[in-house]
Amino acid sequence: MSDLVLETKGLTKEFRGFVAVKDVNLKVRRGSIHALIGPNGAGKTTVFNLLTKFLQPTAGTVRFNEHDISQAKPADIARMGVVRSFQISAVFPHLTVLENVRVALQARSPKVFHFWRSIRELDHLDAKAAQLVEDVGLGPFLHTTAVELSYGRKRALEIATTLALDPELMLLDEPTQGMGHEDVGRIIELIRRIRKGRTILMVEHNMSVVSGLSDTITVLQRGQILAEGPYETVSKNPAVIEAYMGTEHG
Ligand SMILES: Nc1ncnc2c1ncn2[C@@H]1O[C@H](COP(=O)(O)OP(=O)(O)OP(=O)(O)O)[C@@H](O)[C@H]1O
Repeated sequence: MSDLVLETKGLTKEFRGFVAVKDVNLKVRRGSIHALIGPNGAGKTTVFNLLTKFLQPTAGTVRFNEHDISQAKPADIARMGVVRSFQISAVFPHLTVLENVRVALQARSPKVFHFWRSIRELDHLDAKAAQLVEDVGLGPFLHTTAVELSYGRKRALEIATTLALDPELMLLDEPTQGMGHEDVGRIIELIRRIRKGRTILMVEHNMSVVSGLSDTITVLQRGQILAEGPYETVSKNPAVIEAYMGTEHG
């Protein structure tokens, strides 16, 4: 199997003449934590949307495990193992933590339609669901309804429901956005725990999160790759420093 789990070539997206993403050649190594960073408007979200097929590229290709997924539909690629955290972040507020994860696990099972099934029939999923809840550090909140969780713990629950789909490549969209210091620490720990056996690609603004977790960082600026490499090199790159100067993330 190739060392690369995801590779884009010449990925380009134009919005009525405005080039938001231009000729991006991204290589994501299997098993790595890869961060996509850049100033506001650099094109990070657009790249994520292109990878998860919410947007179709104007030009270029996306390959996942050497399969061309450029023309695939969002549901197809989710089934192939590329899952974005917010895609299923519809956490049901009045279900408990355990019930939320169980519903996500149920959605993964091959039988297509089960909403009419009785809750009791889903009990066999409890053990697996409880394990996932434990994995994201929500063990003590198993029977707490989602609405009662702190913001950071809600994000952890979201991640548990994403993990229920057993993604090979997990795309995390600003996993620590809007979080206080304590929750940020918990999410860093959580990402470390769940990386085992999978690849993580994340958009993240918090540089302590990026530096603490990432094996590789790709810096985007005006839709193009400005720099790439480990934090130590990228953070010393004069072009990167300049790109961040005077921005709120500087
Ligand atoms: N649907 C759209 N139509 C027109 N322009 C768009 C569209 N989506 C994004 N853009 C433009 O493309 C550029 C890149 O936007 P994008 O949201 O990908 O940046 P970003 O790096 O994610 O920024 P941020 O850090 O602020 O979220 C921006 O100039 C934005 O205005």
